[in-house]
Amino acid sequence: MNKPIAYDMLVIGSGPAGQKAAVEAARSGASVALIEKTRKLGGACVQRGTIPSKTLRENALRVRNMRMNAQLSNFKLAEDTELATLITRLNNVLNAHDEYMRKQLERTKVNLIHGRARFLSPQDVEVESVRGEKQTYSSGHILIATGSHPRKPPDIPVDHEHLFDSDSILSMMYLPKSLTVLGGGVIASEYASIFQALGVSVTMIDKYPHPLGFLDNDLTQTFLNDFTQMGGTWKGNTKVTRCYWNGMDAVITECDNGTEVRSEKLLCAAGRVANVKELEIGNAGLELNDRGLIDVDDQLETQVRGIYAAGDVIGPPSLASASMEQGRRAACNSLEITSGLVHSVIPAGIYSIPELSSVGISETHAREKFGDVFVGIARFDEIARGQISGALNGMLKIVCDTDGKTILGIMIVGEGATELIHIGQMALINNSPVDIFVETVFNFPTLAEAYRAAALEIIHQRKSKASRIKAGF
Ligand SMILES: Cc1cc2nc3c(=O)[nH]c(=O)nc-3n(C[C@H](O)[C@H](O)[C@H](O)COP(=O)(O)OP(=O)(O)OC[C@H]3O[C@@H](n4cnc5c(N)ncnc54)[C@H](O)[C@@H]3O)c2cc1C
Ligand SMILES: NC(=O)c1ccc[n+]([C@@H]2O[C@H](COP(=O)([O-])OP(=O)(O)OC[C@H]3O[C@@H](n4cnc5c(N)ncnc54)[C@H](O)[C@@H]3O)[C@@H](O)[C@H]2O)c1
Repeated sequence: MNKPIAYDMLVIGSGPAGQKAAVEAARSGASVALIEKTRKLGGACVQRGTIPSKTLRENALRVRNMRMNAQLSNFKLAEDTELATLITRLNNVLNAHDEYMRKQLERTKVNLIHGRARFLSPQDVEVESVRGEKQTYSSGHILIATGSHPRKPPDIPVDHEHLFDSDSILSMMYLPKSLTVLGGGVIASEYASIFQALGVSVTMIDKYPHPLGFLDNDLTQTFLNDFTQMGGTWKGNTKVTRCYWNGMDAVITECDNGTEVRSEKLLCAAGRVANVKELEIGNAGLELNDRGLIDVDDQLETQVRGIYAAGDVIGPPSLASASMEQGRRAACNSLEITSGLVHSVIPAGIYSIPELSSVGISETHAREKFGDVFVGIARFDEIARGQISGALNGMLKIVCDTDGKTILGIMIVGEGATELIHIGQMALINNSPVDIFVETVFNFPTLAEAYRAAALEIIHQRKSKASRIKAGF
């Protein structure tokens, strides 16, 4: 082992978790090294996930809106549209992000080390550069923030030419005429609806009956209705038995019910796996749990003292938003910096078309847990802004406890859902009664008015329940 270079803190991985951790630690005056194996910073979030997919989505929305405005234009994307033309702004977005992150690291004096990290011991990490040079770094405070990569089911021969995963899907040269999407999770639903909105004929296949099974039924149903209305096909309760490129013109997907789907390309979105193999965590005395993830306690410390983990390597919710906060908190906990209170109420935002978002618990879950809960629904077509913008199929649902006051959850489907949800999140966090949405004046016309409409419905239900009880019914 070469002579180790010591730091107060070592952070492995420059995704949302690692980046925020390194900056937070350095701001407290600690000497920090951030180790990243790829040339670009930002991890899956910036390079292959969140930002690229949302950039394509913006153009898909434009295309869809132009098609919907048939009276104004008879819009159709040209055949063989190059995918690159639909994400022209992506390079600008990525370069701007990369520059911002590099400047922030420079400003906070975080030492950026490019190379692949592996543990030699609980305090020593060896980094191998692309040129094969090796250097050891040591610290009593180490954060593992190495993220995750797409799971490759053994029977799905992803070749990145005909069969893609979420890391490679945007490297397709042309927009295909048809696409099979394996999976009904978040990545599958986002990409399936984005490509369908762009005019690609998409078939989604999953063993579960509905996509996005963790969401409220009304949200899932609206997603499915919109997807099929755009021309997409959903094949639920279906297992894939074989999948291959036929060597000529199609990817063939054979299903357990005897059906076969032919498509020009295929996207496999069958979950993600933690990036831990290269780390050789056994040398640090760490082992993976049975889901292949690193276990942490409520301080984000692993079973080995001084080694923390944050982001996708520790598992759900596996979101960029949560990873950033976990990274910051892990750095603070490790260096014994007071980090303040952070609320555990985390919203989910799914950037499918239509957009879906929820915070708290779903109606089904609330009914199972609390029984006769109150539910208020406001449809965007009943709201002035919904009529004006044409966002007619949106909906906002508030679920309240059996007292008709305590908010348990909020679910929104429709454009702006991922922004609108934060109003409800604030009310939920502050334990505000549902009445706050009626007692507060919002801008008009806005979709936020849906909060008021849904809350009014609950207040009416509450009053009629009280009258029924008073009358002895
Ligand atoms: C298609 C897609 C869309 C998504 N959309 C959203 C969204 O809209 N909203 C949202 O909140 N989340 C979204 N996510 C999830 C989000 O991207 C992840 O939760 C987040 O990136 C996890 O952050 P992380 O810091 O844990 O890891 P990552 O972002 O995966 O970063 C880990 C970094 O560690 C580096 N690394 C790995 N091993 C080593 C090693 N041995 N040595 C050195 N470096 C190493 C990697 O190169 C990488 O840069 C999306 C994900 C995908 C795939
Ligand atoms: N907007 C967002 O917040 C956002 C966007 C994208 C991804 N993410 C994160 O990324 C993570 C991974 O997402 P994901 O969608 O890949 O995983 P997932 O685990 O959510 O969904 C995987 C789906 O694939 C199905 N599946 C597995 N093997 C299959 C097979 N052989 N054939 C057909 N279907 C199969 C499963 O039944 C499951 O429904 C999620 O945890 C999510 O939090 C978040």
